[in-house]
Amino acid sequence: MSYTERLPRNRTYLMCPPEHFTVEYAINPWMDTTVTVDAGLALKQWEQLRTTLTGLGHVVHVLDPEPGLPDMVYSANGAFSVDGTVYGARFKYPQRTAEAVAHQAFYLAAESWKFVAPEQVNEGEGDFAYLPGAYGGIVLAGYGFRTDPAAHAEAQEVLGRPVISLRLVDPAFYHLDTALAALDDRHVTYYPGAFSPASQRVLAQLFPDAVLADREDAEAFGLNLVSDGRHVILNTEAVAMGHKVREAGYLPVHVDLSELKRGGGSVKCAVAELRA
Ligand SMILES: CN(C)C(=N)NCCC[C@H](N)C(=O)O
Repeated sequence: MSYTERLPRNRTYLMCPPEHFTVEYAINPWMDTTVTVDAGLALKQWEQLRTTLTGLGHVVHVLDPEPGLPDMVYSANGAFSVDGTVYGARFKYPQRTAEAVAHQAFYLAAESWKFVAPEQVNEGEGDFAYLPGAYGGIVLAGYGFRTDPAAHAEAQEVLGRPVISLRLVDPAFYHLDTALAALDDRHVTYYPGAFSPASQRVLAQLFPDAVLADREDAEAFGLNLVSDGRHVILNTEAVAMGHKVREAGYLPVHVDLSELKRGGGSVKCAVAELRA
């Protein structure tokens, strides 16, 4: 299938500008506190990502950044929404705890959302992905480094969708969204080596037609992508991954997010999808 036959679906996203972005603590293997981040460049690259999404016709809401929360730019970690219900985040590391409060305030201010505060540790869309067209609507959920597996059961109760637990085994791919992405409502791409052998079997059973990525793709943050069903927005460095998604019939759109990679994230981490 060519990308011209694929129908994009208009999306609504939430992003947070990296106005206070630094790497001043290290909570994942990509963070190196001895390297200085170019804050100006980070902001420019973020703006480029935002205009790429709006240029494709999507709506982007902006969350106010807060001083002292350098990771707030990774807005995908702040919550997980499905059909108007929001399962709030509860961060594993204290450095990020307050971000959940800012996200909660955003949803409560809009009033139309049903916000549910979590009891279990979970990092929002970092570890949860929703596929509305697969098996009537399923949630894929990662655990092993950040999100507690107990949060998977909690999310299932809150959202009323089957949640498939997948165990992540490689610290370089500490969130589900570094190792797996939805290409559209029912197709995924993933790097098998990031998952336990049993979870690899689960993925192969559920998604026999998945686009398989390799370690190099994952290290280039090529799986940390955002797709509207036709356009696949991914990091510039992820050249080979761009070819793979094109071969699968999607249109790759590369955006340079070199500075955000220093904090351990890329396109997907910086973009939360709001599913009303
Ligand atoms: C899965 N990724 C890559 C994300 N969704 N978020 C990035 C979070 C980065 C932050 N320094 C942290 O380690 O929490």
